[in-house]
Order: sequence, then structure tokens, then C-alpha cells
Amino acid sequence: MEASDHGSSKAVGELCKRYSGPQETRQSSGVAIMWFRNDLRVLDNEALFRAWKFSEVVLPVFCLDPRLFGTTHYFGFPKTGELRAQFILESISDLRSRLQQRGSDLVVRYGMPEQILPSIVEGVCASTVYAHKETCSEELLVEKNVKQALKKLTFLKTDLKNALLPAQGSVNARLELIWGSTLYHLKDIHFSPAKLPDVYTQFRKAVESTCKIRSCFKLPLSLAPLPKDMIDKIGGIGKIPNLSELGLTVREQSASGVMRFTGGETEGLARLEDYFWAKDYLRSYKETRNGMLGSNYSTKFSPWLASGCLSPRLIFEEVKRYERERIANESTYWILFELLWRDYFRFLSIKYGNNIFHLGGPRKVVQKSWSQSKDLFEAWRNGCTGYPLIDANMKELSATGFMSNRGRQAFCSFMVRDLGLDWRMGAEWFETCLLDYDPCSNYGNWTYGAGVGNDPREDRYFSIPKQAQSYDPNGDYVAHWLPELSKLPKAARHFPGKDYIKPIVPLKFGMGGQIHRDSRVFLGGYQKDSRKSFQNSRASERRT
Ligand SMILES: Cc1cc2nc3c(=O)[nH]c(=O)nc-3n(C[C@H](O)[C@H](O)[C@H](O)COP(=O)(O)OP(=O)(O)OC[C@H]3O[C@@H](n4cnc5c(N)ncnc54)[C@H](O)[C@@H]3O)c2cc1C
Repeated sequence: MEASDHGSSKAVGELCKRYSGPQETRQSSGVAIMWFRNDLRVLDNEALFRAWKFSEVVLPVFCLDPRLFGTTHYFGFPKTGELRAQFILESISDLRSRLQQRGSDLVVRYGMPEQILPSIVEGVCASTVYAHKETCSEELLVEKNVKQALKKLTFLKTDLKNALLPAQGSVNARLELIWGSTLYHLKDIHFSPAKLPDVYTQFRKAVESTCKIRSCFKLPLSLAPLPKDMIDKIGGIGKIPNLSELGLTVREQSASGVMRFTGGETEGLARLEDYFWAKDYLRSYKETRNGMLGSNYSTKFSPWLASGCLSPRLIFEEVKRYERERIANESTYWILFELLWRDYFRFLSIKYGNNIFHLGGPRKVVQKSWSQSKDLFEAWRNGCTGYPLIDANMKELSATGFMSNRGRQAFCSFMVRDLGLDWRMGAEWFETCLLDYDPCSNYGNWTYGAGVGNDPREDRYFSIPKQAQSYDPNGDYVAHWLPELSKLPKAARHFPGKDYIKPIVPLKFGMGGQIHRDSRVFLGGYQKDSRKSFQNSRASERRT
């Protein structure tokens, strides 16, 4: 693992000041709850900003939902692997210290938000819970449950001490949901989600030519402290559990990984500072972004973006500052181009709902020949397919929770087109392992790669020999993750013959480009019994 090259704390401090604002007049005198979800940051957090602006006291709360540690929907894999769980715990801990630095704090509870939040709201007589809006069904269900639970709470207006309300009568507590996870605001794109173009390029061109990105929300550097009697009343701020207390095994990211990903806004900003400003890698991003080895071929922002430790709008403003102060080129544009993919998949998740999780995907493709062979899947998941490029990528994913975009595309194509496996097995395994797992980007990319999503080319095939030749010509990447190959001549590392595991299937189009017979024809079909052994009884309930 490369030494942590993160930006200095002074530079991060300056970034924080740049994205903080003056003490504005606040417009209320009541109590509000800020419910943190996948937005574990202080900078450019509109829900937090509003909670602060429209109340006298903001009580920040995070609920560690036990459902996060259940199992995936179809195949019963752990829903959150140990490495991502650790990243989330680090992010919560960092959020708490960042709020403490501003004079506030973070209440942490283990439990379902629909049970925790109403009891806190009742305890402190809060009129409003502020949170960011999500788009996928599990998260929407939680929103619905919280809303219903809050509706049952009625306060006398005199108890709420809220100057915006008339003094008499009673009022329900309410949930105010705010859109905040994308570069472009949902309301600013000129399509209703139902009319969103099905081809990314059409979406991108329309958005780039007609929409503006909103400015970041700037919270003051100092927030009002939380009244001690209020914290006492709800039983204290609560301890952040560790992995063992969550029933997970403690495991470190491998030292062979591209870098050590540490959760939290502070580390996310440090990475941005380092990549853009200290090391100046932004200048050449477009040329390096398809790499696989090393910390700097791409930004590695994704784990911080997925947990909301970094705001895409803040990245945008930093790109624009970089363009003013250093250089504007194809690379500075390309970061925004990639971030727009992230927006696109999030908007598509509204358009297609649970179809993004279904076998036929958004296009409802009916194809009978998907295999669910446990043997093939295990070989893929354990990095024992006999193809070093695939196996090395799987070793990296398992050991670090990260895989390059190049690796993910080749990996997905191999699983779907060479092994003929049900793409949902791959998507759910990514859901378990990825540090940057995000339902919209993960299922969006998997359906795209499997030919059931929004790729205008339904049969996009990534040839392993071609990928190896173009992106790892000396076999350095495969030798890094499969050290037994390092003793071989560089030219032999990708196809080592008898010096490596025998390939489990021939490639669909062979080694050159000749059409091979469809590998699916000779795959064993998925058996009901073997499916059972993947599952246990805590499977997630969404997606049907
Ligand atoms: C099968 C498959 C599954 C994927 N699952 C996820 C996932 O669960 N979460 C996730 O964040 N990304 C996912 N991606 C997209 C992409 O691989 C990662 O975002 C990227 O590799 C992260 O590395 P980076 O931050 O260095 O990216 P950079 O190249 O530096 O890109 C900057 C940012 O742009 C966004 N971005 C780039 N490419 C994509 C893309 N294709 N789709 C959506 N956003 C993109 C990411 O937020 C990324 O951090 C998946 C891709 C594939 C092919």
C-alpha cells in the first residue's frame, strides 16, 4: 500500500473555512433533529444547514440500522462486509468530532430509525426532523415508516417553543426530506424522472447545455452547543459500537491495496486536497483514469461519495477553482463527466424503481439461459477462474474493498458473457464487498454491463486478452495480486498455461476474436438446493 499521501491538516482546515459561512440570523426558536443517513459530512449538507437555519437547537442523530447487517435479497450474502462496515464506523466517528469542533455533537444509536427517532423527538419536543431524500426501495421504506411514526406524535405548540408557530393548539412532528446527493439538483434537470432519456449521452448533453449546478451550502464554523439537560433527557450521546459489537469480524484492508481508505469527511477532503492540489494529478486524470495499479491513476473519491463524506458539488467547485488557478483541460472536464454518470444512475433509479434489481433489468429483458452454477460462481468469487486478470481483480476486491473501474467492467463482462452467470450474483457480491457500494451506481452499472440496462449496445464484450494487452501489458497488476506469477516472463503472466490454474471455461470469443461457442450452453443450471445454501433467513425485503 502506498504511504498515505493525504493533504496536510492545514490545507484541509483551509478547505473547511472556504466552504463555511458567516453567522446568519436564524429564523426560529424551536428544536430540530438532523437525521444523518448517507450524508456523513458537515460541508455542503443542505439538510443540516436547514435544520440549523430554522431552529434554535439542532440535535444531530445517526441510527446504525441493524438491517444494514442482514443479508442481500436473492443470494443471502452479508449485506455489508467488514471492510465497508469499518469505513462507516470511521465516518460516524469523524462526523462526531467534526460536529464537536463546531461546538455541537452527534447522538448515535443502534436501532431502526423508525423506532429511535420518534422517541428522541418526543424526548426533546422537536417539531421537525430534517434528512436527505433517498431513491431506492429499502431506504424509501424507512422514510415512510419514520414519517408515519412521527405523525403519531402530537405536541402542544406551547411545548415546542417555536416562534414560527402560533402559540395555541397542537401540532404533529414532521419529516422534511431534502434532495442532496447529486451534482445537479433533481429539480434543476429539465426532465421529470419518468421522461429521463435512456441513453447517457442524450441525458448528459441536455443537462450540460441547459442546467446549472447549485452552490454549496455553507454552515458557520461555530454552532450553538447542545443543552446538557436535553442530552441527559435522552440518555446521553451514545457510544459508537465497534465491529465485534456488531457481530462482525475485525479485518484490516490489505497493505497491498492502492491506498488505505479511512472513512470520514476529514479523510475525504484530505484525499481531494492531495489529488487536486498537492500532487496535481487532476491535470492528467483523463490519460491515467483507466489504470489498475497505484493510488493516483484515478481520484478514489468513490467510497467518500457513497457514504456522503464528500459532496459532488464541493468537488465541482474545487474543479472550477483549479481551472481558474492552474489549468482547464480535458481532464478537468472528465471528472465532471464521470460524476454525471453517478447522477444519471441515481435519477434512473427513480425512473425504473425496483426493475434495476430484477433479472431483466430496466429493459425487462427475457432471457432464459442465465446460469446460477454454484461451482462457477465460487470460482469467480474466490479468484480461481484460471484467468489472471479476473482473479487478480477479485483478490484486490476481497482484500481491500476496492477495484478499478477498468477491472469492474472486465470482471462484469467475464461473469456475464464468458461464464453466463446470473448478473445479480455478481451485483450482490459487489454489494457485500465494495467500500463504495451505492445501490444506484452498483445496480445501474451491472444492468448496463449485463445488457439489460441502459447501454445502447446490448452485447458489449470485454475481451480478456485485449484488456490485458491494453491496460496491463507487462503483467505488473496481475503479478502484484498473484505473486506466484511474478517469476514468469512478463509476456506469459496473463496466459501462463500449466504454471497457473486451468481456465474454468474457454473465452466466448477465444483468444483472438474468433467466435467461440456460447459458454452458457455447457454450464450446469442453477439448482434450487444449491441456491438455498447461499441464503439465510435475514434476507432483505426489498426488490420484489
Ligand atoms: C459492475 C460495476 C459496478 C460498480 N459499482 C459501483 C458502486 O457500487 N459505487 C460506485 O460509486 N461506483 C460503482 N461503479 C462505478 C466505478 O467503477 C467507480 O465509481 C469508480 O471505479 C470509483 O473509482 P474512482 O473514485 O477512483 O473513480 P474516478 O474515475 O476518479 O471517477 C470520479 C467519480 O465519478 C463517479 N463515477 C465514475 N465512473 C462511474 C460509473 N461508471 N458509474 C457511476 N459513477 C461513476 C464516481 O463517483 C467516482 O468516484 C461500478 C462500475 C461497474 C462497472
